Amino acid sequence: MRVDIGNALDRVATPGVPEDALDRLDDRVADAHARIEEGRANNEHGYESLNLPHTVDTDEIRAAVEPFDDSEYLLNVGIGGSALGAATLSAALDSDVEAYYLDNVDPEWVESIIDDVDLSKTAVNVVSRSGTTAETLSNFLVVREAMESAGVDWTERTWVTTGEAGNLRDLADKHDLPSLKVPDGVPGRFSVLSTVGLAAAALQGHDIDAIVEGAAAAEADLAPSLYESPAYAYGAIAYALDVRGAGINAMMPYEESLETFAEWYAQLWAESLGKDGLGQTPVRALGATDQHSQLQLYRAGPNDKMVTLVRAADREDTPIPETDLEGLSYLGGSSLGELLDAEFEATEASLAAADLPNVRIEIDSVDEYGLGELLYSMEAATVLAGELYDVDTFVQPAVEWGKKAARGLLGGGDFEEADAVAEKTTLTIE
Ligand SMILES: O=P(O)(O)OC[C@H]1O[C@H](O)[C@H](O)[C@@H](O)[C@@H]1O
Repeated sequence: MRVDIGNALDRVATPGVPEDALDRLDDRVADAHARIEEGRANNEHGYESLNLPHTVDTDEIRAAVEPFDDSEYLLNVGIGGSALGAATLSAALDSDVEAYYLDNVDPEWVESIIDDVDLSKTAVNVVSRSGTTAETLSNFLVVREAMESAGVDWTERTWVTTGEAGNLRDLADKHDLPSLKVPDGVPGRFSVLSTVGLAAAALQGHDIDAIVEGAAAAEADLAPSLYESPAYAYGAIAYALDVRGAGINAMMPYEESLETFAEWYAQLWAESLGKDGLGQTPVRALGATDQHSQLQLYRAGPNDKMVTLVRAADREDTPIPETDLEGLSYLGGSSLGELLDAEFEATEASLAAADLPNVRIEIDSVDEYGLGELLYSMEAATVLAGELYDVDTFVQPAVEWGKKAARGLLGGGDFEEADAVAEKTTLTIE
């Protein structure tokens, strides 16, 4: 993986980072790297995620999904970190097994997905690290009932991915369901390279060893200097731009297959770094599509943003047929891939010409290896940024408040947070 931070320097962009400031920041990167290595060596909560290329057992994962290898569909019932990593891999890689991610409880949408699949040919992966998430458990109950109504033995078509204890672990024990364990020290948003992300990929026939190899290559690139480690270069430059005013980071892959990657990244970056009044807001965008919508704001709106452009160096291509339409003749003989690359470079240049910071991330190709490298690198970048911000990267206390309020409203206990709902200030205009 390559990261080009040239367009984030202050001689190109405002906000931008002076080279001497980057050198000073590099001393802090060395300290942060030492802290990260210590956390990894001691298997500390969260830091342990960066050890997954060595600790994940891909044979165990393949064995767990093997009983479901007749499946034509996968229903992954999980939310947040229990969905987005696996969904990123599913979206990026082709498979004959069609995967659906039930990561919301919008009733019409859930019902439409259940209607779309043949439940007798569907494998259900119920994923919840905590085993208590209301959305996931509710969706599972709905899926289970749909299977029963369709005369499908749900216990034959379901496996569970969860922690050591909790409602879901109890359910797995009670019905003797196959189960995979979420490693204790791995928070959901850092779990794509564990059982959580890789089981769905294995069921879909992807080479999960190659994903792990790509991650291991990125791990081998971690070094005590941002100039030697692409992952740290990204984490450090995003941090340095944020503290200079680029409080928004638009993640803009130029690969349709990486659109979900931007969603995964958004959770990783937002939940890990958004605390103590700090953090940079991730925004999801897609090239070239969003050049024709959001780019106007990125280039001509307030200069409070950085744009991260992601692409693969190699991809399968489609030629653009010759045309006798005069105004379009320049396109004939070219290809869609060449057009996409031209758009990528044009956008990069157009942002730089407007003094706006942007960073280029490039992988060789969107395949198992490239994805492993990209996902691991972004996790390492996030952990590094957490050290630089000096926040507790691996917790998400702010999310809990709303969960308690919702639970209180549903009669799931006495939570003072639920009272705030009744006390809402209204000023309704009809
Ligand atoms: O895997 P689970 O325990 O069900 O959690 C699913 C998700 O929900 C929570 O609200 C957290 O904020 C996320 O970090 C987590 O990934």
